[in-house]
Amino acid sequence: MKFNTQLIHGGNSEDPTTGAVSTPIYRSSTFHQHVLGGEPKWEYSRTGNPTRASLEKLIAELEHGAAGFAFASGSAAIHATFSLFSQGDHFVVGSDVYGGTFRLINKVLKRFGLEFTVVDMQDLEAVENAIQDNTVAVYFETPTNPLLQIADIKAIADIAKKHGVKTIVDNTFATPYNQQPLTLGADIVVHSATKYLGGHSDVVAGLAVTNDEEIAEQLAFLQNSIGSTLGPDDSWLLQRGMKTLGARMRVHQENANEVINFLQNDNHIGKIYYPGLKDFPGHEVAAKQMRNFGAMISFELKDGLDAKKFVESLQLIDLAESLGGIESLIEVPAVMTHGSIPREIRLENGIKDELIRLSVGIEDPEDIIADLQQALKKLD
Ligand SMILES: Cc1ncc(COP(=O)(O)O)c(C=O)c1O
Ligand SMILES: N[C@@H](CCSC[C@H](N)C(=O)O)C(=O)O
Repeated sequence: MKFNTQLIHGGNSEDPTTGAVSTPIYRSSTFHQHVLGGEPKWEYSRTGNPTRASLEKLIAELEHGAAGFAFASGSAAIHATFSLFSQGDHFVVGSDVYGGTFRLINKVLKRFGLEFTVVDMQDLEAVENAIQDNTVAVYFETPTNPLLQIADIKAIADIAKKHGVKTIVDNTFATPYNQQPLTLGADIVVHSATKYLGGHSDVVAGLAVTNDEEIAEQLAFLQNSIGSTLGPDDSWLLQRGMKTLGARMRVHQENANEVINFLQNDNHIGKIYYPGLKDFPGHEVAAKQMRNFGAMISFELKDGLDAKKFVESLQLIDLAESLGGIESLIEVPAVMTHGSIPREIRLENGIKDELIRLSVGIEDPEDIIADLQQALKKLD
């Protein structure tokens, strides 16, 4: 089955009891057991729920994994994934990661004895040099949030394998439509499904997928033990959103191409961060490992122009945290999504105070561009 067909017919596409073509919402905390001490398929909804199972089967299929796991948020999926490891284990982690992941690592996981070395994942030599005797995994995003940096998944997974280390990729920005890390050698993929997968800014959810049966068994255990599972209503809503992922991504991409063209030709705009640009550092790797470059664009205004005035002047594009929804969203990472990273570290990693991040939606592109244009004019 090809990708778009899988989106629609994947998971449990037909309910076994009624034949319903849309997976029913099994809103039941527990399930009747016919035999005492038997091994019922369903026992308790934290352990397993048929609606959630359909979603989990679908994401496993889309990412070419053996098993998928749905969580109450992307952060919960990342937390459960790091919980596979133990005190004293060391990780090589990308320098540009979502601010909440930085916070989870520094304020939570370090307290439990996990150790981290932060590395620019674009530098393969630095990645290999950072691997120590106690390194257990390499963790990174590609494209990254918010600088859209590209890491070579296959090259990093090859280095990791050589050292007996696992590769974990946050595939939120690309989605399985544009990139499938497990097919490039990664062991685990995580998602903030709150973003493109859900696609409508109406659900907070996370997913983890692995192609390794042993990791799958451990993740199932951790999902049940930690208990940060996705409820049946949100599981249904997420799977409903995912059915149109391919259709949405095509429009997101067309619109992003038009917006990039506009930004490149507007004299208020300074540096643009977008892997689709031929002179962007990660362009060639992105072209090799991604179907297309996606619809996340970061940029700076020319020196002296007021980023705050610009984002507050927009009338159609929402000034809001999050991304990947049908509506265009804009934000200033230093103040919003990456505010939990101390300023000096943020600046060191290249996230300037004035950096603007735009998630291009699927509105008519003329309207998105007209809004950008009118807000930029206010800076004259
Ligand atoms: C790349 C990335 N990973 C993980 C997360 C965490 O996801 P969630 O907000 O669903 O917890 C986010 C955003 O929140 C993100 O942008
Ligand atoms: N205030 C939230 C930040 C949410 S950021 C959401 C998303 N990852 C994005 O990058 O837009 C927090 O403190 O967690």
